[in-house]
Amino acid sequence: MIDGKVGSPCVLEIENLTVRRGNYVAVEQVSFEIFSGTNTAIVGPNGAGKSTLIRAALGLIPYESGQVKILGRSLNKLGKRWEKIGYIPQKFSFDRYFPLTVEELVALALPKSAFWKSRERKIWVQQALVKVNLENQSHQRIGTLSGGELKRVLLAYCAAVPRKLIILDEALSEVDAKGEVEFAELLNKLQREQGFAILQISHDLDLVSRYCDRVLCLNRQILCQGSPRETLSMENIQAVYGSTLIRYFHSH
Ligand SMILES: Nc1ncnc2c1ncn2[C@@H]1O[C@H](COP(=O)(O)OP(=O)(O)OP(=O)(O)O)[C@@H](O)[C@H]1O
Repeated sequence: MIDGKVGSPCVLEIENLTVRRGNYVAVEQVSFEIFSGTNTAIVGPNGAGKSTLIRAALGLIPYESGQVKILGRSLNKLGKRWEKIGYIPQKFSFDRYFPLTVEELVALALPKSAFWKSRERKIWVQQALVKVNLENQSHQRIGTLSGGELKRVLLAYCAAVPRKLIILDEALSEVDAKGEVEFAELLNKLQREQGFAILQISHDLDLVSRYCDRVLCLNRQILCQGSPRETLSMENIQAVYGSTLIRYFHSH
C-alpha cells in the first residue's frame, strides 16, 4: 500500500506497467494504487503518456509488461465486475445526426435484463439526469447538445448505476471555465453520495488542487506523487512541464 484512505479497499492496482505505442515507449515502469473513495489526478505535459496509461489500465490497448488489477482481479477475470467501472473518454465522436436522445444514451448503462419501456427504467434514467441537472433535456438528441452538456450526459451514464471507480480522460477538454467548475462540483457531489473512487487526467492544476486528494505527475514515468500541496510545488511543476508553464504561473 502506497498511501490512500486507511483501511479502504484498493480498486485499481498498477504494477511496473510499460506500454509501447509503435516503437515508442509511452509509459515506462509505472506503479500506483487507487483506493476507494479517493480522487486522484494524473497531470503531465502533452504526450506524457497519460491517455496511454489509462487506456492500458482499462484493457483498451495492450501493454508490454507489468500487471493491472481492478477490484483485486486481473482484467481478463473481471467479468460482470466491469459494470462497476465508469469511463469518460477524451473524445466522444459520433454522427451529430444520429437519432439517439439523452435518456436513451443514459439507459444503455442500465442492466440489460431491465425492460426499456418499464416505468422503473424511465424513473432510474430521470434520476440520473437530475443528478447532473439535465432532467429537462431528456428527450433532446445528443447531437444537439453543447460540449459541456454532453460531458454531463456521460457523467449521468456513469452515475446511473453503482460504480467503484470512474476514470475520466480529460473530461473537460472543450468545456468552458464555467462548465468546468460546474462539472467538477457535480462529480464531487456524486462521489460524496456514492463513494466511488475517481482517477482523472486533468490539465487544470487549479481544479486539481481544489478537488483531488492525490496527484500523480507523469512524464512517461511517474516523477512524483502525493497530495496536491506536496506535488504541485513550483519546483515539481517545472520538472514535469518545463519552464513555459512556470512563466504562465508567474504571469497569473
Ligand atoms: N496509436 C499511436 N501510435 C503511435 N504513437 C502513439 C499512438 N498513440 C499515442 N502515441 C504516442 O504516445 C505518446 C503518449 O501519447 P498520449 O496520448 O498517451 O499522451 P497524453 O499525455 O495523453 O497527451 P495529451 O495531454 O496531449 O492528451 C505520444 O508521444 C504519442 O504520440
